[in-house]
Order: sequence, then structure tokens, then C-alpha cells
Amino acid sequence: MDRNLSMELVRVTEAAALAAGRWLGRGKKEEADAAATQAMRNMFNSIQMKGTVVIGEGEMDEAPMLYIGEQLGTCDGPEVDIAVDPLEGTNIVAAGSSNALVIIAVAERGHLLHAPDMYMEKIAVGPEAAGKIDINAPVIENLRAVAKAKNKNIEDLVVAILDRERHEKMIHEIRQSGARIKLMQDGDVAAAINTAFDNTGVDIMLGSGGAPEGVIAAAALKSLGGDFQGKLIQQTEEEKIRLNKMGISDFNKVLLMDDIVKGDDAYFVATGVTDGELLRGVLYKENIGTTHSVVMRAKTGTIRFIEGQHSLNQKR
Ligand SMILES: O=P(O)(O)OC[C@H]1O[C@](O)(COP(=O)(O)O)[C@@H](O)[C@@H]1O
Repeated sequence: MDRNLSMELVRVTEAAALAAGRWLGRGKKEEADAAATQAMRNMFNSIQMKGTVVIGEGEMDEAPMLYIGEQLGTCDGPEVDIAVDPLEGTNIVAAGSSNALVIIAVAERGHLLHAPDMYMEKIAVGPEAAGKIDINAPVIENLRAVAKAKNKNIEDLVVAILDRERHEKMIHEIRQSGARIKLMQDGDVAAAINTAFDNTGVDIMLGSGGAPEGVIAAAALKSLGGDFQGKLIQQTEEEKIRLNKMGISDFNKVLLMDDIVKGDDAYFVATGVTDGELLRGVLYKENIGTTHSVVMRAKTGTIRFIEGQHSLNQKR
């Protein structure tokens, strides 16, 4: 993919963040998501590319979606796969708390996991522990492996995990091991990415969350030299049918990094909506909107942080 595409993609996430940021703390998650989705779709459709959404949001929270199979772009450029989450952390924005992001991953056609919007079991680590994790192994074994790889004691580790009832057993096992825990209300993409940045203090992310978020986090970790494994969690007969339609018949398959993001011609782009460890949220002053974004390119491992000053009067 042309490297100029990356700046076009930043325009997409910036526009969505500028739209969603207006809903900070207003208790309206659907409206925030709809604003981000609309802005994202409009901006995507101005880019010269033939994009297909291969995994996206929608069914799970009944929010307005960029649906799986939707065609994006002007239809006359490079053929690409797109994984989208127009607003990662709709509740976060509604509550005005931390770590809401607009996120996308883009790769060559056929190179991103094509799967329904369902739950995925996930494990994510930064570069030092890459190659040392196993999603099928007991929690304690993964913690031992990460501690060893990072030259730490288990007691020094911080495990990020969503605060959900379904994680009770896992949280118990982590506590038994002596490791520390960062329980999150929402936002497992930010948590997965944080494992690659020492200053965040997060060493490993565990637990289940949305599959689109898993694919997008994997694209980021690929660029960062980290590691990610996932397993789709088929819960209903309907999901089984949808999985089959997308060519997935082995429901217990461990999805390694290359099964989720094939090769290295992939981009991850994010813009902060609310303040987080990785990115600041959107700021508005008079007619200026300030955004903070990051673009990661798997091929080169280049990570660019970009601040945008947007004249809101001049934006359509
Ligand atoms: O809230 P659930 O159903 O446990 O789902 C977990 C997923 O929801 C989130 O916390 C927030 O996702 P959205 O706000 O984009 O729906 C994700 O980070 C996570 O993957």
C-alpha cells in the first residue's frame, strides 16, 4: 500500500474523533457512536481506494454500524481490507472517562481476519514477551513467561483485564499468582497497546472482548513488535452460521498474529477522543479542534504521533 494512504487514514480517525468528542460526558453513547460512524464513513468515501470492511462494529451493541462487507472509498484505488471501530469506548465517552479512541486497521485485500462481530478471547503483550505467550496455557504459566521475559517478579507485573463477571475466575487466578491487576470498565484496545509502552506500566492484557477490537489491536501490536493471540468465542447457533458463511469452521482455532493480520503491509491508526495513556483526547477552543493521533506501519515499524489543529469553521 502506498504510504500516502496513512495520512488519508489519519484524516478519517481525526474527523470521527472531532465528531464524537462533542458528546463527552453527555450520557448518550449511541449518539456519540453515530456521530463518529457518520464522520468516518464520509471521510473514508473521499479516499481513492477500494476498501471493504472485513470486521466492524454494529450488531453487538446495536449501534449504527459500518457493517461487515460495506464498500468504502472512491472504488478506483488500491484494494484494501478495513477493520473499524468508529468509537472504541462508547460508554467511556458517555461518562467522560479515559481511553476512548477512534481506531482503524487497514491491510492489503485478504490480509485481515474476516469474521463476525462477536466475542474473542485475547492475550496481548509487548515486544519483550513476544513469542512467549500461549492463549491455551493456564494464566499462571503466561504470567511466569512474561515475568521471565521482562526480567521481573510475578508480583511486579500488571495485568489489564476488563471488569466483567465472565472474568471472575481469571481475575481470581491472577490474584492468586500475586500479580497486580488493572481492572478496566471498557477499552481493551488501549490496554493491549499499552503492553508495548513501558511508561503505561501494563505488562499483559488478558480476557475476552469484541473481535473487531482484537483485530485492530493485533495490527497495532504487529507494528510495535508485540504479540497477540485470539480465539473467537462462538456462543449461539446464529454465530455458528455466520462464522460458517465467512469460511470459519474450526471454532476453537487459536488465531496467531499472522492469522489475524497476514504479512506486514498493514496500518493501524488511532485518534484520541478522551484522554488516555497513549493519546490525549479532543480539545475544542473557539473555532479550533485539536486532535492527537498515532499511525503505525507494520512494514517499517514506524510509529508517528500527530497533532492536528482543525479550523472548525472551514470544515464541511
Ligand atoms: O462490554 P462487553 O460486552 O464486555 O465488550 C467488551 C468490548 O467493549 C469495549 O469495552 C468497548 O467497546 P465499544 O464501546 O466500542 O462497544 C471494548 O473495548 C471491548 O472489546
